[in-house]
Amino acid sequence: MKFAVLAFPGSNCEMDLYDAIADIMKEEVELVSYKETSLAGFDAALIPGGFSYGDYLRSGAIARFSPIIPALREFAKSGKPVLGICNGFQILTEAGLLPGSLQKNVSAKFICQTEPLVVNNADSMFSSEFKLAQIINLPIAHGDGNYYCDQETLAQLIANDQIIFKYRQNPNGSVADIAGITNRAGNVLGMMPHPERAVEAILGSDDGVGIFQSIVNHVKSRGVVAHG
Ligand SMILES: NC(=O)CC[C@H](N)C(=O)O
Repeated sequence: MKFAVLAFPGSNCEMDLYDAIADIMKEEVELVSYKETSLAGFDAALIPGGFSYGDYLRSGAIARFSPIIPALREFAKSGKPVLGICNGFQILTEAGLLPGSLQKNVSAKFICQTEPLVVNNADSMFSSEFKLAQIINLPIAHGDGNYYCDQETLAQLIANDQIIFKYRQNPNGSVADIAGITNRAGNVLGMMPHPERAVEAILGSDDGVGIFQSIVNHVKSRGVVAHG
């Protein structure tokens, strides 16, 4: 299968993601510039962390106007997996592909540390490698990681089992301890923690592999594998 890793001006985690897919997952992967207008030939799209457009206006608010975004919308609509990590999550909310928004951490400080997460839904195409309520350890590194949505949206997220990961000790003030959510269809996941920084024991955790492996299993089980 073939992954796309999108890169925007100011992305800084695209090579970590690329290496995680190429070196650890041993799957095909290609960097795709924000200037491109097609995602044809890809089975899954990954949006990396960083500071797209310097986080000006709001994190992700300018990146959403990039040429690649209409193609990403079509890709998401087709049901293929889309994973936005950190700034990628922020871009997905700004683009309206996920509900809610990411606000300043309640501490108003940038937080960079490993956090224990609770797997809140182990049936998604991003978390099927885990067990329900399993604790996994992933690093966070953000200033704007405080997930907010209104009560009605939160009720829908809960009712539709769209909350995939929760913080065990909420580090940033996120509503309902939310660390990662999907869209209603379940094929777009946004998460603030960085699985690509936790893919080998020497990094302190390899729990991130489970997320990428879940995507690979999902795509391969459907027999939808792009080539070339
Ligand atoms: N690691 C990142 O992607 C940083 C995310 C974001 N720009 C923030 O500081 O909130």
